[in-house]
Amino acid sequence: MIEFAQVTKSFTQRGGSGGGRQVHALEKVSLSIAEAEIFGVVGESGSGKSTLLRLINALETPSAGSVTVNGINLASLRPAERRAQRRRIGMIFQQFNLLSNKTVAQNVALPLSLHRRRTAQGPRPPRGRAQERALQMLDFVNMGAHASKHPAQLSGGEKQRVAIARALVNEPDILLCDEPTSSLDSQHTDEVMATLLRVRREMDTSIVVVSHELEVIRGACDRAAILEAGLLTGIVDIAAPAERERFNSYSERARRYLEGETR
Ligand SMILES: Nc1ncnc2c1ncn2[C@@H]1O[C@H](COP(=O)(O)OP(=O)(O)OP(=O)(O)O)[C@@H](O)[C@H]1O
Repeated sequence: MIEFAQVTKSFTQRGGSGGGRQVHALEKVSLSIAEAEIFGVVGESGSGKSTLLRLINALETPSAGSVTVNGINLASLRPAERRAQRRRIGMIFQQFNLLSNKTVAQNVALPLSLHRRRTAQGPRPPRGRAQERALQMLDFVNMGAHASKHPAQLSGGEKQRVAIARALVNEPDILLCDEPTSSLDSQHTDEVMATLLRVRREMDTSIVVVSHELEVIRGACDRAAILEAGLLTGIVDIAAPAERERFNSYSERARRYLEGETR
């Protein structure tokens, strides 16, 4: 489904003296993520997690190596094909990114109406169908009763479930989640993660979850990649007891780091 082969992504960072410094956000990363897998990505700040997500939805291109999604090397796509490919991928964020002046149902329908405007030919979903589809997705995330509210009237967990409905409205094969529960309390975190588990179970969506919350990764993911300073230092099979031990030992190091960082 998603294949990284020896992927390096470098950026040139401008120094004060005018000279550019090369930073390897990712270095020779190889991994593959299966259909209907929930795959975690953990690592300290600056370890390359966001870069990895941005490579999957073709917002970045590799400096070396290749990223393949459904057998297609993303570097081979022309701009229009790249946009079409991006529609096959949904994304949710820590801050939900809902439009405050639109209702919940309008937020969820938005990707469909954007699609209608951008598509020159081919099937265009009629406006009524878009509304119907948005309501179906809201029912799926148990938010059907809130369709005509505005985002400000919802709790954080409810906003994230609306964001999930919006990310799924185009029926993507892949859902990318960037710190999906980092601004939620534990009850809302559980609700959001239960929703993601349902998405995988009922839609066979591959889900990639970047999170610094190790409990979230441990609780929901099948496997998790550990990134340290751009290097993939391990892929842990969370379900296997021996491997779990490895994740726990990483967790200890990471927890110490995160606690040190936030104090
Ligand atoms: N557009 C860019 N230009 C220059 N450097 C960049 C760019 N994007 C990322 N980097 C650098 O690449 C490295 C990895 O960044 P990335 O955002 O992928 O890390 P991260 O693990 O997601 O961090 P965080 O948890 O803080 O979001 C960092 O050193 C960052 O400064």
